[in-house]
Amino acid sequence: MVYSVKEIFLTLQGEGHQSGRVAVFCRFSGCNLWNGREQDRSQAQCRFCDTDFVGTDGEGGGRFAHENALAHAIEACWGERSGRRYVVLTGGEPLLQVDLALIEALQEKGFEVAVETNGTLPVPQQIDWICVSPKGYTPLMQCSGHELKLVYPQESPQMEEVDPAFFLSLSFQHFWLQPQDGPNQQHNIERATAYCLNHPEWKLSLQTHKLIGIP
Ligand SMILES: C[S@@+](CC[C@H](N)C(=O)[O-])C[C@H]1O[C@@H](n2cnc3c(N)ncnc32)[C@H](O)[C@@H]1O
Ligand SMILES: Nc1nc2[nH]cc(C(=O)O)c2c(=O)[nH]1
Ligand code: SF4
Ligand SMILES: [Mg+2]
Repeated sequence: MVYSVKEIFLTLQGEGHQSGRVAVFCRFSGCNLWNGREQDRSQAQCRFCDTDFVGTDGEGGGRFAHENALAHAIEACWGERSGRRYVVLTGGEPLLQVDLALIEALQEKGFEVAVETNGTLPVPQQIDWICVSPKGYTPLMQCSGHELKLVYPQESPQMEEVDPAFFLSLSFQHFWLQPQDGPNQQHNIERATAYCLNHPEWKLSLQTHKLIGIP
């Protein structure tokens, strides 16, 4: 399997339950809900993406011909740090490319393996930490996991506002609302805060890496 990776970088997880934890982020190229071209954003299934996942030209990115080559690059990025190694597989949509061979190669190197996914593809059960972030009412293939992180407020492609309550019957340990970043950021923070104040099942996830100016 050849893996196309936009970038590999070390940072602190900025979102959700593992927020504040040092991690290697491996951002895979490509997504099944948007092709990444600005001119096609308004017609895509997911229209608010804050990420460039096109190509392989980012820091540490490239095409990796074997799972061991990619695992080696991720290990090199972790460096000499002690403690439990942690890698977040993201994108783009990582599950277009992540396979059992890669997960096992990373776990053999002592990594706990997390995934950030839009939930439209099944997550291999060997993954250690599953974060699903639904996009509108796009049908979910992955209906369980450790955390569900809903960008809020959010319009479905049919232009109706997505109701967080729709997801509460799914089998997740944590339910997060993450204010949608973009031109209405302040308003969206207020909306998400108000929703959490009135619906105690939900917790607020701020994108803390953006607050402190790290990747
Ligand atoms: C760029 S996505 C990549 C992983 C996967 N494709 C997904 O959507 O979950 C990583 C995380 O950023 C969130 N995200 C994307 N655009 C955002 C925005 N404008 N504001 C807040 N969160 C955003 C996604 O919902 C997801 O939780
Ligand atoms: N620091 C940091 N934390 C993150 N958590 C999820 C991210 C993502 O883009 O998947 C992300 C990211 O891009 N940076
Ligand atoms: S599904 Fe994830 S990577 Fe794809 S466009 Fe939406 S937020 Fe971006
Ligand atoms: Mg991000």
